[in-house]
Amino acid sequence: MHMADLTLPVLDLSRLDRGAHEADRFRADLRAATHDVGFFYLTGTGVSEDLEQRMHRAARDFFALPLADKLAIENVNSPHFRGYTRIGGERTQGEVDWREQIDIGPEREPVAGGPAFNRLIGPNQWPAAQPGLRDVVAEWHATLSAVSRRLLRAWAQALGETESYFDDHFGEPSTLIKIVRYPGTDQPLPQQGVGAHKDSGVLTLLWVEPGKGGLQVRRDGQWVDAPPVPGAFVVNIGELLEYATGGYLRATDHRVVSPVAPDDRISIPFFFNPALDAKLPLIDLPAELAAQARGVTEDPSNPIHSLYGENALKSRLRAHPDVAAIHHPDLVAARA
Ligand SMILES: O=C(O)CCC(=O)C(=O)O
Ligand SMILES: [Fe+2]
Repeated sequence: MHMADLTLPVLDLSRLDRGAHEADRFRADLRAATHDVGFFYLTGTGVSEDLEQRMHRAARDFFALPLADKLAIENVNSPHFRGYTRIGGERTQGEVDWREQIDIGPEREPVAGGPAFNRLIGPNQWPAAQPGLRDVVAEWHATLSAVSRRLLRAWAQALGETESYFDDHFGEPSTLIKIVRYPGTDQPLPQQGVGAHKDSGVLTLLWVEPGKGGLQVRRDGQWVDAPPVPGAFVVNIGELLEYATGGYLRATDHRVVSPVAPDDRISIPFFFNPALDAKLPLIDLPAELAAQARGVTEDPSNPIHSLYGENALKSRLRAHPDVAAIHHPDLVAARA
């Protein structure tokens, strides 16, 4: 594919290493891309092809396990929404998503009491049948966390804050790695791989299996295709960054249309978000940027909370009603 045909901007992170002038221009482009579209391709991340291939292989190996091995770590075992979600086990906008996935967060001891969002804290479930998964995920986590921090420092400066703004307010990040497989379908109409949504946090770095389309991004009311670009991550911002910038930066709706059988598609979204109890203060934008802030998108069915834990809990309860019903009936009742 020709880069000029792409509907999203392409940004090269390695421009940050090419002197002060080039770094400034990168930051201005980053700001513009996330003000206008909210989605872009990121190249020059330094993530090695070798690591990408090992992560890709691990994802394929996981989904190729016998169903019983995957169900041994099903997310309904976990009050913390960790582990394997079977095909059709997840919802977006109340509709079933046609995908299977494993959700992996920070490895912690459960926390008793405190705010309800503390229930998201706890251990992961790892497949006994695939002992190598944990190490490659740890490497992926460390590498993508470093890329995320570089990007956030660039945004902070581009928004008139000190470079360490997000580092200072994030606390220990709540990361989430999803390893996802979208099975092909034979339906004549496009099927919902994952329904239209905005990500609930700050920043998402998405790795997509080479050659696999299906991701679509809403631009000016139209769905446009965002096919994978070799060596690039698809990056988007979430509701919390829109919120913290008074709508100057945009969280954008996106969805995945199912592949046509017998094809399928693997993707690995990495969500980089603040600690659950972190509250991102509103960024005091320079006047010329503040004048272009649109205000935060108001959706009564989807309130945005400035406390990240509230936002994360909202999206987990909504996406996994079965886990919610088994482990958190009190929260479900309180929200009904
Ligand atoms: O699989 C993809 O390409 C996107 C997935 C996504 O948007 C999500 O899980 O939030
Ligand atoms: Fe998403």
